[in-house]
Amino acid sequence: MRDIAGASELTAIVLTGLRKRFAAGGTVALDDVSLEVRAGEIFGIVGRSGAGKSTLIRTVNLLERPDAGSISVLGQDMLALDDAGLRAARRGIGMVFQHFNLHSRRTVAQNVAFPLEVAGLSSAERRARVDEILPLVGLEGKRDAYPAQLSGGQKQRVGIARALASRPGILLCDEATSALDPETTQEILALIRGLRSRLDLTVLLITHEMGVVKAICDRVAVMEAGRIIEQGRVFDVFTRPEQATTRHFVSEVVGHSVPEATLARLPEPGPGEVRQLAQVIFAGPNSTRAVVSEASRDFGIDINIVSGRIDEIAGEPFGVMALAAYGPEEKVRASLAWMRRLGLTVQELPA
Ligand SMILES: Nc1ncnc2c1ncn2[C@@H]1O[C@H](COP(=O)(O)OP(=O)(O)OP(=O)(O)O)[C@@H](O)[C@H]1O
Repeated sequence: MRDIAGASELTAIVLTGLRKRFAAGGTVALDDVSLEVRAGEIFGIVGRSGAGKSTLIRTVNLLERPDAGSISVLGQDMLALDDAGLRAARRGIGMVFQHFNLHSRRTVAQNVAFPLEVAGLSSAERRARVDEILPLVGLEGKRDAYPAQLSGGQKQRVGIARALASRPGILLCDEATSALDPETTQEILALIRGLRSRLDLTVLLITHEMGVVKAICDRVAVMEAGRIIEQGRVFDVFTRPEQATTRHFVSEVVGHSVPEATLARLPEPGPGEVRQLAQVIFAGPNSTRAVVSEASRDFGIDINIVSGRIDEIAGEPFGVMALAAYGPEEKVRASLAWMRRLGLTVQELPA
């Protein structure tokens, strides 16, 4: 597991040893999950359907109570709170949902004001708060519209405004963009990122899309079968994924497939030789080494560069290259092992 040191008094959410099973003998939804989210960061939890993401994020505001473990949010022990304390704590934790969960018979302004009404704010206070928040989500012209008159992206803007109405320090996003098209997804992610800075928010989000993580998160945890199997800075997880599941998620975004037509044009291996395709991710201190020429010289093999491009995460560049190595099998293997020792991520692809 990667280094998660550096977590300090600036930690906004601390989950420790969380366990949850929905029924005796049933699936373990959370299996000893511990996680720290630092103040001001956007932390993503990614995993396949059923991995336990929803259960986990819902423990933060106790929509789901764990069977064991502890939950601290902004220094408060959530499991020690009485009902009134929990209601107050929840006002400090906004939540955005995949399907927006808007009241269809309430206007935009009324939807946004709803949690304030529940919290007992006067109508003048509610109006002031709605006036303050709608421009932040770009909906100042829509206050009297009904949800049915809005696009998906606009509906989610209402959902975000409602989540922020009680001026929370924490924003939980439960697959907030999964019901949106790719362009609208990018707009909503940019909005969340902007609000994080403007309002000093800490954001915890769950998603099954690594693209969301790449676009917006500072750190990420990968969940599988109720456990966190890997976590770290997004750049590190993308460029040096440690677990097979993580590599799979990363490859969805970084992309490693070699087009059939390109494959068909590659030379066949000579007698006694193999052809091994591999994706190599270059990042870190060895990323500028002449790896391909060094490998072919030192191992006496031939390397064809099939494709290559430079990508970036939060302004940090990394290279992704597909190559075809030709030579005696043990030399090809040794060259790929050498690249791994240099700290490059090498994934063998089917030829
Ligand atoms: N209310 C519930 N009652 C019984 N089992 C549940 C309940 N909620 C979740 N589970 C089970 O717990 C496990 C984790 O589910 P969870 O919804 O947290 O996963 P997820 O990663 O969020 O997946 P998805 O994206 O499909 O929601 C699954 O096996 C699920 O069937």
